[in-house]
Amino acid sequence: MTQTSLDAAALDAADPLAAHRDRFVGAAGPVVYLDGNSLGRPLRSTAARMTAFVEEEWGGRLIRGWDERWFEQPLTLGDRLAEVALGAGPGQTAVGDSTTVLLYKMVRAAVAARPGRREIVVDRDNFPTDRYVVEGVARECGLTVRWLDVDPDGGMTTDDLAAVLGPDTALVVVSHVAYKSGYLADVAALTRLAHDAGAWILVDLCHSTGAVPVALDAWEVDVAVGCTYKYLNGGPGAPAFGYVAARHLADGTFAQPVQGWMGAADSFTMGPSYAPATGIRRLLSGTPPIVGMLGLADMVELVAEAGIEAVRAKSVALTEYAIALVDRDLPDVRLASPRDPAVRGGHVTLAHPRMREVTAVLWERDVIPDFRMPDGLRLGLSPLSTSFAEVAEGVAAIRTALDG
Ligand SMILES: Cc1ncc(COP(=O)(O)O)c(C=O)c1O
Ligand SMILES: Nc1c(O)cccc1C(=O)C[C@H](N)C(=O)O
Repeated sequence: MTQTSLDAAALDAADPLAAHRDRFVGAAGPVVYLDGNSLGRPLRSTAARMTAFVEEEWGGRLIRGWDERWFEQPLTLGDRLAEVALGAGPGQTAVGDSTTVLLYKMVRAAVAARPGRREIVVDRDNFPTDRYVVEGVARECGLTVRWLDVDPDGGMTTDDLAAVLGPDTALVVVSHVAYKSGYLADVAALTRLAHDAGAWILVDLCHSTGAVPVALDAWEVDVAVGCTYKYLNGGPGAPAFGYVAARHLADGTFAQPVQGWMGAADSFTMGPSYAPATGIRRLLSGTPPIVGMLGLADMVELVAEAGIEAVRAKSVALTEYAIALVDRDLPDVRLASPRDPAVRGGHVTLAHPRMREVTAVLWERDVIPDFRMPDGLRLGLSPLSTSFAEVAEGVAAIRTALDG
């Protein structure tokens, strides 16, 4: 980057998405928020939508709401999310549960679909919940976890995966964007490798959905999950989403273990035993969290309006800017994320032995990054709500804290 391109005000003035920032609560300051990949800011429209929901839809329609809209809402919102941000056709995505619970359902379903195969591949740097679920299912089903060591400042490459795949592999579990390093995995290539070995792939999209374009259908991914409280701004505890490829729904291979009435063939027949619904409804278990879908629905429409490619362009510009400032002002800090934007998602991690204490100091000063073990300060740059000025203030605050 040239010197002039390090001018935050000029970059904000030239940002075609800058006007969207006004739509978020608090984006005008004073908090410098650099943790949108743990919890996105709320949209202003969400407050009005929540009030209207309580007064009109819930308060007015009462139980009729289920017949009128809520029963289908996990699937209609899933379809819209799929269209806007997942590169997936209709009928394959449902909203509900937490990411962790959906991971459990997906891992169980995937290993059941590959009978006789004994191994689940997952990398040691994947998010804890992914690793813990895999460990739990392996124990429950008498399988083995094949742990993959990957570059901690990167993530799972095709070479890493090719080295461990074999006739015993049932499933590969990978994050599209690694939660610590921000490494952006080549999911299309990893999927081809897994399929060549006869395995399924499960992709965790928590850190990419809403910031990085995803093409689940084109990549031929088998199953995927993701959360909606990061770049989809659904709010704390907003429900996750799950995707199951149409081919696995059509041939009935997909069977998840939490058999509940909302995923049954006819919920209101209330019959003596469970028969799964056809299609993606079979991913559901109990009553879906309709209230939790309100904020997310607003943000999906904003991503549609902005366009996911434009969102990605801003995301790349923000992370490039952060790295350029780090190179100039923080020579004592190690970039623990890929330098190449083609293999980097929406966040950047900076390593230094004092980052835990630096993060605590920054939080006291209303500058909010995240700390991730062992020594990483993570800048999560939410493309529609983060300004270049915030990035500049954040990096300057790190310098001050390190010097203090
Ligand atoms: C990659 C990844 N998977 C899963 C989760 C979380 O799962 P849950 O939404 O169930 O807390 C996170 C972050 O919280 C994450 O970064
Ligand atoms: N999901 C979170 C939560 O419920 C509380 C605090 C933080 C989080 C996070 O999102 C952590 C995040 N997935 C991460 O990558 O670190």
